[in-house]
Amino acid sequence: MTFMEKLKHSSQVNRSLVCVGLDPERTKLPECVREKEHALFEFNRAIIDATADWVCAYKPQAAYYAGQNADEDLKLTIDYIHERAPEIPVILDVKRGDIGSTATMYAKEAFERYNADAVTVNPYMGFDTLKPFLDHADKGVIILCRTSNPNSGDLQNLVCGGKMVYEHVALLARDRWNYNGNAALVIGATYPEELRHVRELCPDMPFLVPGVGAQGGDVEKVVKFGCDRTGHGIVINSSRGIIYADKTENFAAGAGNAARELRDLVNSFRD
Ligand SMILES: O=c1ccn([C@@H]2O[C@H](COP(=O)(O)O)[C@@H](O)[C@H]2O)c(=O)[nH]1
Repeated sequence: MTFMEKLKHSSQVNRSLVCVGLDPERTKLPECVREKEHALFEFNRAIIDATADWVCAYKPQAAYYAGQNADEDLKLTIDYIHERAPEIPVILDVKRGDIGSTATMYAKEAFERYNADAVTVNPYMGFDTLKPFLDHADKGVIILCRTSNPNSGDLQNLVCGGKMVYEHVALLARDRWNYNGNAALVIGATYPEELRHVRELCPDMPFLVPGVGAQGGDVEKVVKFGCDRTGHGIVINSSRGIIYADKTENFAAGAGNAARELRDLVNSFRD
C-alpha cells in the first residue's frame, strides 16, 4: 500500500484523524523507564501499545533522537510500529531540504534506513530539492506551507507576485509537485484562517496539522476549516499533549486516554 492508501485505511479503521507525535525527552520520562537501555524506545513502545486503536498515524520527530544520541531508538520505534500496528503509517518529521544529490541521500535515510511511510520537507530551496523525495511514488512527502510557530509569518506571509509565500507553496504543491499524487502540506493548527484558505486552494490534498494540545490550537476550527469534502484529509498531530498526559508510571494508560479523548473530540466536530 502507498502512504496515501495506508492513511485512508487507518483513518477509516480507527475512525480517527489523530496522529501521536513520538517526541520523548529523556529528562521528562517517568523514573520507571528513564534508566532502561533504549529508554526512549521503551517509553514509545508502551505509548504505541496504548494508542494504536485511536490513531491514524504516528509522527516521530527526528531531532528528539538525533539530539539525545538515540538514532537506534528511532529505528527500533519505527520497526515496532510496523510490526505491532502495520496498518498505521509512520511520518518521519525531519523537515529536510538541500541540493538534489544530498536530498537523494536524505530520501534514502528516511525511506530505506528508517522505513518511514512519509517524510516532512522544507520547500525553501525549490523543486529540485523536493524531487528526490517526490519520485518515491509510494511514500508521502509533506511540505511545510504555513507552520505553527509564532514567527512563521516572517517569511511565509511575505507578499510576492500578489500572493503570500505560503500560498505560492500551496499552489506549487497542487499544480506542479504532485505528479505522483503523493504530496501533502503542513499547516499549523495555530493559524485556522490560513488553514481554511489553503483548503479552498487545495480541496483534495491531505494536510498534516500540528499545534493542538501544547501549542493551544483550536480543535473545532481545525476540523471545520481543514477537513476535505469527505470529512477526511487532515492528520491532527499532538505530541506533548498525549505522551505526557500522565507523568507517573501509569503514563501509557494516560496517553491512551488522551489519544482516545482527542479522537472523540475531533469526531464530534466532523459532519
Ligand atoms: O509547523 C509545525 C511543523 C511541525 N511541528 C512538529 O509537530 C510537533 C508538535 O509537538 P507538540 O508537543 O504537540 O506541540 C513537534 O514534533 C514539532 O516539531 C510543529 O509543531 N509545527
